[in-house]
Amino acid sequence: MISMDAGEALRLDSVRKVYGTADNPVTALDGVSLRLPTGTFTAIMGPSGSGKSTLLQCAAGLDRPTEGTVAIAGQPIPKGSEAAVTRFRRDRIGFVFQQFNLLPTLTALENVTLPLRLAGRKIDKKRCAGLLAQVGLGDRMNHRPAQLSGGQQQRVAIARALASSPALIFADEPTGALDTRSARDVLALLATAVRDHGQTVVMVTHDPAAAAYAHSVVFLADGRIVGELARPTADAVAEQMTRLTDAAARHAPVGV
Ligand SMILES: Nc1ncnc2c1ncn2[C@@H]1O[C@H](COP(=O)(O)OP(=O)(O)OP(=O)(O)O)[C@@H](O)[C@H]1O
Repeated sequence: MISMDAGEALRLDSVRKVYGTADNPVTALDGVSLRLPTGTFTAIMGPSGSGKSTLLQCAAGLDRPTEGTVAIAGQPIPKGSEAAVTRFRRDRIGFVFQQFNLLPTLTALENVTLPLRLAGRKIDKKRCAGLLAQVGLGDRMNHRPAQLSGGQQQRVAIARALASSPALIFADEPTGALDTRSARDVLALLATAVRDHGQTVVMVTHDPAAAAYAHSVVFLADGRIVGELARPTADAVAEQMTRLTDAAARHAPVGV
C-alpha cells in the first residue's frame, strides 16, 4: 500500500522494466526504488544503456513498468487504460525532451498553449505569453520552431512544460543538443522552477556540469541505483561517472 504523502513528489517502489521477448529479455530496470521530496532538483546519471531514459519514461507514465509501482505526490499512476494514464499525466507532469518535440506548423505561443488545448482546459493566453516572456522569448511568440535557434526552441519547450503548472517536471537530456551558453540558460530555468515555484525536477543528463545544477545526483548502472551524491559539484560527478564507466567496461560491481 502506498502512503499518501503529498511531501513526496515522486516515489518508485521496486520498479522493473523488461523489454524484448521471453526468449531474449532485456532488463532495463532491475528493481529501482526511489523517493524524491517535493521541491527538489535531481539529476539521473549513468553509463549508456544503464536505464536512465527508461526510468524517466516509467516515472512519467510514458511507459509502464513490468513490475512495481510509481506514485506522483502520493497518487499511484493508474494501471488502467491509456486514456486514464494520459489524464493523470496531464494534470501533474511536464516533460522536456532532448529534441524539443515542438510542432513545426505552430507558433511558439501555440506550442505552449497546445497541451492545455488538448486537455480541454481554459487557455489563459496572457499567462502563456508571460511564460514565454519569462524564458526570454517575449519577442518571438509568433515565430515557428524553424525560425528559432536550438536554445530558443528548448526554452519554448520549457514554457510548454510549465504551462499546466505541473508539480513534477521530467527532462531527458534537455541540454544535449545545445551549446554551453544555451544549456546554462535552460538549466537556470529548471532551477528557477524549483526555487521560486516549488516544483520538482528530475533530469537525465550525461554532463557533470549540468548535474551540478541539481540538489542531488542518482547514479544508475545496469538498471539499478548504485549511488547518490548530495550537493554535487561537476568534479565530484565526473569522478563518480569515470568509476562507473570503468566498472561497466570491466563488468565489475561498484560501490559508489
Ligand atoms: N524499446 C526497447 N526495446 C528493447 N530494449 C530497449 C528498449 N528501450 C531501451 N531498451 C534497452 O534497455 C536498456 C536501457 O536503455 P535506456 O535507453 O533506458 O538507457 P540509457 O541509460 O538512457 O542510455 P543512453 O545514455 O545511451 O541514452 C538498454 O540495454 C536498451 O538497449
